[in-house]
Amino acid sequence: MLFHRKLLIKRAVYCSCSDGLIKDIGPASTIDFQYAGVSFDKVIDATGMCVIPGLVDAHTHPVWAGDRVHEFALKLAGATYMDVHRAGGGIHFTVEHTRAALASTLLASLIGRLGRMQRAGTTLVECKSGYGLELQTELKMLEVIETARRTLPINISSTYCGAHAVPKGKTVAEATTDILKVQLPRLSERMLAGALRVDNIDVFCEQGVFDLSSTRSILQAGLDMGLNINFHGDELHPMNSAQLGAELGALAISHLEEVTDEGIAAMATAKTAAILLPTTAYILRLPQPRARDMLEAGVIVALGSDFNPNAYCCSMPVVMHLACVNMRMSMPEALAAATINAAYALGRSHTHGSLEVNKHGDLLVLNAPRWEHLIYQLGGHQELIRYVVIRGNVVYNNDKTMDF
Ligand SMILES: N=CN[C@@H](CCC(=O)O)C(=O)O
Ligand SMILES: [Zn+2]
Repeated sequence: MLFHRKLLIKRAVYCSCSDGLIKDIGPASTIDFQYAGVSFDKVIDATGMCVIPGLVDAHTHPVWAGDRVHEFALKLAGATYMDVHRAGGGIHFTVEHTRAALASTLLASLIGRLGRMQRAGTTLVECKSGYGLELQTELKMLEVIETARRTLPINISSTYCGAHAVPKGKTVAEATTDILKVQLPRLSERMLAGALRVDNIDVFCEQGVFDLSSTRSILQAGLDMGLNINFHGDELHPMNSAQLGAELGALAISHLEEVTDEGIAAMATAKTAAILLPTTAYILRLPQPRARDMLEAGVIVALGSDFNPNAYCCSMPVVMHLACVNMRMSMPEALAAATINAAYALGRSHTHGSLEVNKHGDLLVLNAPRWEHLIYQLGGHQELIRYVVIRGNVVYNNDKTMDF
């Protein structure tokens, strides 16, 4: 009897038609023998190639209008991130342009950016709001993310980041009250009505932005609404963000360039993941996050591109390369950080981040004899990623001679 199934990657994996989950995985001999004579919608012969899990990008800011290429020049000339921010640029510049932009314009640019990420191997991506800093624009951004989540194949974890900066004309206390009394209640209504799905809450906990006590109250309010805590901490100054996150049961904290030993120990005990962002330290010439100390202390280390107008990078292979060279991670550590650990940081490690039976059929077929080429070849992913597969569907085919 002939069975009809969705996708067989010869020598590796087979995904089911009905739900796009991995139904079988194993050595070439077993898979080839077991499914000989079975009919599939698509068959990929991966002989001589590598099959790895789809990459997971645990930290991005992909919804915004107005680039900041002019600020890149200022920073190259010596201005710091906070010099630009205090002068009314940085996040404030982007807020001004994003408030003025139509949702349709934001959606079109988001689709383009997510397409670039997908072609670079990302199959699950965290997407933040945070360039509105008031109810209307924060909701506009979250709705744009929601539309992308419902219509594109790429998996999205959505994050409310209304505390990304203190809006011009407001104090920290006023901004915190607006978030607690205006933005979060409205967000909760929209979520309960089924109009929006939001997974995480984020705050930029930093000197001159949100202090520890306002960060605590915003994160706690998000937690009470059922959101996962996943926030920016200890980036430019040691703020005891790591200890706060561990105490609140945060799923993840990002940046951590300035984390202390106590913070590292607290995160290891609480199983709070560290999302390290090699592009930020590289572009801003910051001290590198202490990946080795974290790994040795048993912290779950994940990676993110930090795609935003300050760090314009859509490529997790480049991020893994920087993590290996600048943060001294090994290539297997970087791959784990960009797959299963990043999925953990997003609360998705039971369904994403590794090739296992009953997980999502999200994977990459690499045109290389060893998977390490994806990290070793700096900026070379365009030549290496042959197929990107999400839920058993080929969403990107880099073989110009074949038509899927
Ligand atoms: N540090 C705060 N937020 C972003 C930068 C956002 C921006 O500059 O627009 C980050 O993660 O690097
Ligand atoms: Zn960020």
